[in-house]
Amino acid sequence: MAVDHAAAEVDHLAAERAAARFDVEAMKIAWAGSRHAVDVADRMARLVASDPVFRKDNRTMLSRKDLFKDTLRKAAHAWKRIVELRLTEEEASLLRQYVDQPGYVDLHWGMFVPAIKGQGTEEQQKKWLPLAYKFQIIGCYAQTELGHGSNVQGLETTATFDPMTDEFVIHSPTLTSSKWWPGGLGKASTHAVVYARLITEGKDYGIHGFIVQLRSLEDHSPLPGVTLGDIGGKFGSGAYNSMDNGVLRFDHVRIPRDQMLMRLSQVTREGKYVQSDVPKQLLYGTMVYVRQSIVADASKALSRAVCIAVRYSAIRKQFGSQDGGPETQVLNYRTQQSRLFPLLASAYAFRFVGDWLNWLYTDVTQKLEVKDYSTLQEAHACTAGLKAVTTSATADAIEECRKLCGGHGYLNSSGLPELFAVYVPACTYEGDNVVLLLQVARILMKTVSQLTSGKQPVGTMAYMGKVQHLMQSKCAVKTEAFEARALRMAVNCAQNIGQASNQEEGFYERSPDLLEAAVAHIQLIIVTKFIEKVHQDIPGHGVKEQLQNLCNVYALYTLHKHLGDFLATGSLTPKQGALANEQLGKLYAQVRPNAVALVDAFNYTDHYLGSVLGRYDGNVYPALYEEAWKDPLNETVVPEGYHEYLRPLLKQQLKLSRL
Ligand SMILES: CC/C=C\C/C=C\C/C=C\CCCC(=O)SCCNC(=O)CCNC(=O)[C@H](O)C(C)(C)COP(=O)(O)OP(=O)(O)OC[C@H]1O[C@@H](n2cnc3c(N)ncnc32)[C@H](O)[C@@H]1OP(=O)(O)O
Ligand SMILES: Cc1cc2nc3c(=O)[nH]c(=O)nc-3n(C[C@H](O)[C@H](O)[C@H](O)COP(=O)(O)OP(=O)(O)OC[C@H]3O[C@@H](n4cnc5c(N)ncnc54)[C@H](O)[C@@H]3O)c2cc1C
Repeated sequence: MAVDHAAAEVDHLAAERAAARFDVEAMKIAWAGSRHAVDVADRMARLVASDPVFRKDNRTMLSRKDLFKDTLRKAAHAWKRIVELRLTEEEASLLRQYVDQPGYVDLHWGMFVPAIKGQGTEEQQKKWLPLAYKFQIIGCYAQTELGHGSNVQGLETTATFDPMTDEFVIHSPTLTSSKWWPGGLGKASTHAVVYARLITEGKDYGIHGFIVQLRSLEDHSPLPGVTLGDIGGKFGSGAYNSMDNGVLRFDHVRIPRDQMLMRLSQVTREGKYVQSDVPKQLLYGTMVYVRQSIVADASKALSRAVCIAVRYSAIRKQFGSQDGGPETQVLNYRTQQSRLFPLLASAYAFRFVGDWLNWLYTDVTQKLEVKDYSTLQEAHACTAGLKAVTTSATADAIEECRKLCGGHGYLNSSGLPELFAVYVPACTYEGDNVVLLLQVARILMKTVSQLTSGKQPVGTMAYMGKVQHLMQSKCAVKTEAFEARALRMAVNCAQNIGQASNQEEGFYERSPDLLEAAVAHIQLIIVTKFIEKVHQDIPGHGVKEQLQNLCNVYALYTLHKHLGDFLATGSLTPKQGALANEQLGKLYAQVRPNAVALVDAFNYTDHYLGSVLGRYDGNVYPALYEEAWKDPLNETVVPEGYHEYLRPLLKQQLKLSRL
């Protein structure tokens, strides 16, 4: 008798869900942060999923032009719904997230508005923010240039004050000074916050922000002296190609003096440069804000990929059939578990560290308002380091999830190729990950150098104050091993740098080791924040136990992966390393029956997931089969080009064979 495999697969997910040993609804709350957060996210996700304008299953088949137009349409429709339904800021931002198509609105809300809020005076905020809030202007963040991105102090665009007219003259003196990359600049933005070297009274005062109008508000044509366009197609089909990353050149464009963002410093009517009594690093404040939100986004992207891979691994069967019975679910293979469950644990780890980072950012912002700058360095180190570690891990994990789904993972309809292509530039934008980790390393070296002077490190560096203990002990406790590893790696680097002829040379020579020390420090933060989370009161049957398991998986997997560091620094013995690995295997067995329910707790709609492999109902094979027929190549049975290229070839071969 023929077996209906498709029906059997659907039942399989139901069986998986029934086997879970915890309350999924309660886990949804633990993941989202509160009942309210679950409800509002659920409402917005369903609103988007049920609206045909937000359809995205055909996205990878659209031409760049059609894709861009589709993005404009979706953005306009989203705005219309936000206004019609009088959505709150929280709801509107979730709605945009679930629309799930990169576009100019991301930079408008994500960077242009925050830059004005953070660097504009009250008067400037009063003038510009209402226009931005009502979309009477569209803004982008124009910092990076063709020749300089990481080195912000090396930017070349100039803003020269002209006291005769009370204006700044914005100019691109070289090809390499062309603004290059800003999202939304290419085709959509009417305005930009432009970063340029401020020159007044013949002196260069370095990089400052300016609000510059780029396009006419009447017909969208570039203003005189402004040359701009899109920089071209990017990695992958669909993916980040919906975004109009742009190029921009200025030919002596004049703007009024009051369009310099003047919260951090001012230029007077006479052209005098006046520095406010705030740290100049606040110029980088928008980047700090975005870095913390990128950490939150890492858990979203990673959890989507993991959700697809876990559900599909429960459906997919290979080998192991006994007497014609069913084959084995690939999720039951130990190798599949050891590749997949650490990624599941990382999704939870990044979610919780992201929540903590958001708290830290809010706390720093409140302190800044009362001129308390004491936690600025901590905010910079944590946002930079966590952005680097979580995005690199997530990009690698999405690719691993693709492989975990075998051949079908390579199909666009699996959702994984596009997710990877959209996600991978997060390792570069908002600070190249290596450059950011070197920032963390500099702060670590500064902290180590201050230990001898008795200055007690604070915040996430506080553990370094336990230097006497951590440098000597063998570590029995998990967190202590992570602390010892991070501290000893940092101290080793500092000692090696100390032997160089000068500090900078030493830093340069030791930079590969410094990167690893920075990663060790950041992984300690992630582990610590996960442990703090599971020590909280977490309601719901079995929820705390599941999170405890995942926390142990994250910590032990990280330890296993970096065992070399732990052994080389003497933070663990080889025997402890082997025991940790043993324990990890046991933990995977505990995660296994709960795996499908643990990804259900992310509460993603099929629309947001965008994957035939990750469907909630598990109906994978009919969906794959149906999806294939939608490809434009299948619109005709005989392909276009047959008469031109295939037929003559085949006829020629036929003639030859008759000879
Ligand atoms: C909701 C939002 C959603 C998202 C938006 C939507 C979509 C996202 C998609 C794409 C957006 C992408 C946007 C971009 O990419 S914008 C461009 C981003 N560019 C960068 O990130 C450039 C990276 N480079 C830098 O940040 C800096 O150049 C630097 C590497 C940090 C070096 O700076 P520099 O001034 O040369 O100096 P240092 O000598 O290294 O540092 C001096 C001093 O300052 C401290 N410092 C540095 N940065 C900061 C900071 N951000 N905050 C606080 N303090 C900072 C540094 O530690 C040092 O301190 P000392 O005490 O030692 O003096
Ligand atoms: C999709 C996307 C969207 C973007 N959106 C915007 C935007 O909206 N606005 C905007 O202003 N910019 C934007 N950018 C630009 C982005 O911020 C920069 O590309 C990023 O900061 C990296 O800078 P870079 O390109 O100069 O890289 P580079 O610094 O040239 O990096 C090249 C290599 O050099 C290495 N390197 C550089 N410096 C050092 C060092 N000191 N030590 C060791 N190694 C080093 C890097 O690790 C990397 O391997 C975007 C970029 C992308 C890809």
